[in-house]
Amino acid sequence: MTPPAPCKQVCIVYHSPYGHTERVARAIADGARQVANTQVHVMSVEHVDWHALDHADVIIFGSPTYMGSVTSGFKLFMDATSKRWKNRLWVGKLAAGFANSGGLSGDKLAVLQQICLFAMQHGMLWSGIPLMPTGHTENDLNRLSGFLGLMTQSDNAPVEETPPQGDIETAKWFGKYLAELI
Ligand SMILES: Cc1cc2nc3c(=O)[nH]c(=O)nc-3n(C[C@H](O)[C@H](O)[C@H](O)COP(=O)(O)O)c2cc1C
Repeated sequence: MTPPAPCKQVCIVYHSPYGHTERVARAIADGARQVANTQVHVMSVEHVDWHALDHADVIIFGSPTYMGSVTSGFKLFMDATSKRWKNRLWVGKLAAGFANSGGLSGDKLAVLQQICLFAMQHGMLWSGIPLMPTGHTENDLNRLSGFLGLMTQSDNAPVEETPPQGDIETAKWFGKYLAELI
């Protein structure tokens, strides 16, 4: 009898001072959990599960956009991975990114580019989001037309209200897609 296939490990690591990026992270996790034989670990950069990251098949990195960049909290996490970079621990793992901002553009692309470059430094394999926009309303999938990674936008309002449903559904789609890819 062949032994059961090992569980696929999905890690999502994010920074979220006000909770909107965390809501996106949890929607990505919900999507990934739809795929059979998948274990999902969701963690803030303030409570990193390094063991889970080191054993992940895919790591999905997310940050709010601050001054057209990742937050200082997310950058601290990036810098804290330098020993893993030196020891080439994450080479060959799948990587993907998501960025939230207040503005419709908000310069999220710069955040995704930073995260992608960070993943390349680690020798990871980058996946974008190959989902065609269904339109540009708040209920549409990929309404912000990001392809390097997942783009979401939140207003200055409670987490239950924003980002809008289309962004949350896009996040679920992305999580499921990545879990199926590994
Ligand atoms: C210091 C600071 C800088 C920000 N810079 C930008 C920015 O450059 N572009 C933008 O669209 N939103 C900007 N915002 C809005 C944040 O991106 C937005 O509030 C954040 O994504 C919400 O995520 P969170 O609830 O997970 O913290 C900024 C907010 C703060 C506090």
